[in-house]
Amino acid sequence: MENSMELMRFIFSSSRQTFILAVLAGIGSGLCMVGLLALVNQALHNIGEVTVLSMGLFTALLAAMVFFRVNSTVLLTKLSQKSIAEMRMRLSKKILAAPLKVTERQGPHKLLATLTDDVAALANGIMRLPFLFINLAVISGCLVYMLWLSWWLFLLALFFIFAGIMVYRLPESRALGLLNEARGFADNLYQGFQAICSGTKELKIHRKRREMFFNGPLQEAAQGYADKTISGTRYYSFAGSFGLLMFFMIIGFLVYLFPSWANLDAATLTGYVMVFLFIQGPMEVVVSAIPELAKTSVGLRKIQKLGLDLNLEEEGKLETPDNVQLIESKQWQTISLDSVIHSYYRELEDTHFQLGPIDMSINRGELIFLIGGNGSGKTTFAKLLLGLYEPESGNIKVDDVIVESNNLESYRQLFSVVFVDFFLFEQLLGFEDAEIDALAESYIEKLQLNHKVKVEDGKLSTVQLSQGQKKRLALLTAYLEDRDFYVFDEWAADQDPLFKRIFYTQILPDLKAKGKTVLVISHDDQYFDIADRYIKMDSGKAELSEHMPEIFMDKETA
Ligand SMILES: Nc1ncnc2c1ncn2[C@@H]1O[C@H](COP(=O)(O)OP(=O)(O)OP(=O)(O)O)[C@@H](O)[C@H]1O
Repeated sequence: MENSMELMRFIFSSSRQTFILAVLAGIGSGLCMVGLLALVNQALHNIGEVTVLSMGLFTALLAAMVFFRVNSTVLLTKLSQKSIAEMRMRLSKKILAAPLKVTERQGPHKLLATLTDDVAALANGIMRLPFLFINLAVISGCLVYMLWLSWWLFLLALFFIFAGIMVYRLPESRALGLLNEARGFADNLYQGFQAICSGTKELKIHRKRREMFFNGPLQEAAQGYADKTISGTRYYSFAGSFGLLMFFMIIGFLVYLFPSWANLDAATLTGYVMVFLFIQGPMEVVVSAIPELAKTSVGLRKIQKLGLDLNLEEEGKLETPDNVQLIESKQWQTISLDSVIHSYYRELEDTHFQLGPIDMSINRGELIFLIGGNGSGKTTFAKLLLGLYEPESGNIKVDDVIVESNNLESYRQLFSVVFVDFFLFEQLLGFEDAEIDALAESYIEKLQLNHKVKVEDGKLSTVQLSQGQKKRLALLTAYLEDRDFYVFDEWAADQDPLFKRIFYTQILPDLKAKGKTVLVISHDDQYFDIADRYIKMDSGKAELSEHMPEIFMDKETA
């Protein structure tokens, strides 16, 4: 019950008026249906005495029932679809608004499982609600009719129905637990799917690896999901069938035993039998909706566990206009880090990596190389500098302004970055310039891709390119952004020697000549001499120097 309450609160918040109207229409249709039942029962007992009035009433109720039913369904479907669409948008925004550290810790497979499985479960539950309401209205109407026929029989029937519901609830909690366990397998399943998509080549080339992959965690997750869902549904179906059994038991009592015990008139008896036969359909809809609603609540809880509470309006926090003012000025001279620390901790592996404490200042217009061994903390440093990770302690300052949550968004707008694991959007997003096509084409020529890629209406003609070519397109986006500060994370690693040379001897000096500040993470020591300064990273400790680190000088002179 509390599951459906949560769900209803969610829909209710989307549009109160429509919701009330739709529920009223549902109740209207239920009442009409019961009126029709009463008329039929009356007609059955007065065969040959049918009046024009009762026929007119029958037709009017029929028309009203269709009218209410159609309107209730349409209104509730509109409402539920609107809340599903809103929820999808809201969740996507929440994921982007959450701290990078949080989303990285969850991993893409968990986010994907939520965006697909949990959202689908929620959507399914929401879509069932209209029918649930209409059928609940029919059941309520039937109860009213039974009360009108005979109050003591009604109390008896009510007792049986409540007893049925209580018995039904016993296996329900077990079933919900099983569905929860099933959902637990979905994360592993999506991890497997992700491996299939990203590791297609590696799996195709090695039969044994592929077999072990399929027979291992993927099979386990797929089977586990199926087994738990089957067991959970079995409990529900057992409970549901028990409910049906109760109905037929009541009908059996009414038909075989009651007439001899109690002095029941025929109209009341047939009225009850008709209602009990009729009510089964709506009851089944309501009962079968319960496991779906349970899955919905499992989904809701999963979404909330990810820290993505759907009722919080946090996603707007980063977009308030006040924030965009603070560090907008292009007049900054220095970005400094004061005792900045960031650490990773992986509970499962019990490993710990700490970057910092870092104290350093980067001046506007400098070309700085960030160098160091694999895993020394270069990318982590870049994410901190870019404001993608918030420092655990210490702070980042732009001149005298401390970067905090209320100006973080505007701070990030100072930077353009190409990461090692960059993502290339086909559409050149975020540009309002009408001349963007021509500008992009000119840069494409500079990047020697004009024979491969065209730009039309701000869209790249293709992104099906080699890794090195794709990286050049990522650089194109950075060029177009025309920000103050450029960060390149091993950008040249996939470039041919000729273009690598162009990058270090033309592109980087060009950016510097334009007054841009550039941080280059690089292992290409033959070009280190073009830098103004160097940050050497070693096991999370950073050292800023005007001189090339000795290890590379030795190599050059050797
Ligand atoms: N998302 C993460 N969660 C936990 N630990 C991480 C995460 N990203 C990096 N690390 C750890 O932090 C350390 C620094 O990683 P980082 O990516 O900053 O190194 P890097 O100097 O850029 O290395 P490379 O030259 O190989 O790119 C590594 O030991 C790594 O295992």
